[in-house]
Amino acid sequence: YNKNKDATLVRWPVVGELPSIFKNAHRVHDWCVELANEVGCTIVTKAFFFRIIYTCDARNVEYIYKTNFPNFPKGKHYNDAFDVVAEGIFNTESEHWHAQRKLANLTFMSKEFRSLSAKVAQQLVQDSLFPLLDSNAVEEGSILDFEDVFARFTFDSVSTVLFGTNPRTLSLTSSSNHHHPLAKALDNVTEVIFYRHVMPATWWKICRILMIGKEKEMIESLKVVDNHMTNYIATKREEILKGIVQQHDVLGLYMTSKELQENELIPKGDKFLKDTAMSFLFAGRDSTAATLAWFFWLMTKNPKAEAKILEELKLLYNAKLRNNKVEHNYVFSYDTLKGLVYLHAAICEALRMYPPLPVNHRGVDKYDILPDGTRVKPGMMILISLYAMGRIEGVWGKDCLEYKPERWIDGENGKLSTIQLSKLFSFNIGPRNCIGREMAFTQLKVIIAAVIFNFHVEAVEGQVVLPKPSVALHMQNGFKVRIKKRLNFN
Ligand code: HEM
Repeated sequence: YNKNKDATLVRWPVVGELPSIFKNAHRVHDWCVELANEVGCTIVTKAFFFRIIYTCDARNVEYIYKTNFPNFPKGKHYNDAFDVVAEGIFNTESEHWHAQRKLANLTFMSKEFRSLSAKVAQQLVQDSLFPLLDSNAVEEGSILDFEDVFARFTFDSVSTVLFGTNPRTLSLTSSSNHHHPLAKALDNVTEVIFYRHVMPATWWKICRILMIGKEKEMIESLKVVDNHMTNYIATKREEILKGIVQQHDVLGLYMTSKELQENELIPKGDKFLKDTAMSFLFAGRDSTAATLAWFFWLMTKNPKAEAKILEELKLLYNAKLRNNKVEHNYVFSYDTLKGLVYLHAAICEALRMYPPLPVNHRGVDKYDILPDGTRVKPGMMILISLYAMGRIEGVWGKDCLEYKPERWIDGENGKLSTIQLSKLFSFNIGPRNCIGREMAFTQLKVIIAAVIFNFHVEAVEGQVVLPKPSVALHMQNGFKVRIKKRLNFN
């Protein structure tokens, strides 16, 4: 046992590492980095009879996600905590997951869906984000919480892409829209899911039976979510019957899918559609919003990187688009942004330092040995810190805590470095990687380019911006900014 009580990790008889875990719970992600740099990349923790493996060793992670993927399902702990989307893609395994993944791939990779996701981002920037930023830029002393702005933006964009309906929570006119009942209910559900991860399973399950505490909130929030999903599905069904579906949103594509009708492994009925829609809302909203908030925070800390992005955008604007004629509030289309190297590198660098889903879970099916020699057995829980993986000195170098988009660019040919790109784990790797990656990059590039080209974002001085312990990497106190309009590219 480590007798030094100030050590990064202290092992006690019987309770094992539990006291250290409680002591560091409020700063769990940075503690994972310290563990990796000071104790080791893989730690087997032992409390009572329960064992958890914590790892951020890339060799282990590759083995778990790719090489021996079938042996590492999500696991019972995860399946229980996410029982609210029991039939959705997040919570299925083996051949049932395969069938759903195929259906999701057909949808997300379709040309229609990709063009919809780009169109929706561009439209929302023009109709909702620009008016909000403009009004803040002219109002002296006005302060915006950028984290909240992006949470609202991505709720609107993901809802439009999923259901074909824009809830307009980013609208300037109605402040009550900021607290859309579905957005609020989803926030509550995510919070309870996080709570389920940190409380002993027997405790929260008893609370669920007794309908008390956080579990009571969960039941109430789920009713709100269910009502919204029922309405979205009913409306879509009517549109399909009347033949008036105008765009290729996910719900419409699923409800008219031949694959869904013919594949026996995919559940039929509204419960599946609801769980699927809720999983996609969870997956798409918070992750993209968190990336944007951290990205702009990094921009305020790294003006040189911001200047380089602006330079790249100016070149694009002048060379291909407008020949020096500056247009008011210009939105770049995704097609024109696709090839920009520095913009892509800047986003990868933000995702490395602030992966929006910082921790991942896996269970163990059969006895196995991980590449670093760690033995695992059935029923164990493996926790993978994607946050620590992006900050290990041995992998990223001594400057690993610095924001440097240049590290993603090959110094010889000026292109994105494939070696570096293979080290980005923020979307996971292997067969169960993020299906919304392309959609996320599309939205990120359109929004970032539009904001940087037309506005300058300043962080309100004196605020402390830190990650919050939660399922998605939110900020503890939001991110307060002042907006300035750029005039003539200055
Ligand atoms: C910056 C944005 C995003 C990041 C960093 C991200 C990251 C991830 C990660 C780490 C996983 C693996 C989770 C696990 O295995 O436990 C995942 C899975 C998934 N993501 Fe994303 N995601 C992002 C955006 C999106 C968007 C916009 C969508 C679509 C609306 C989406 C849909 C999904 C789905 C459906 C899965 C489950 C895939 C499966 O289990 O086969 N994601 N994402």
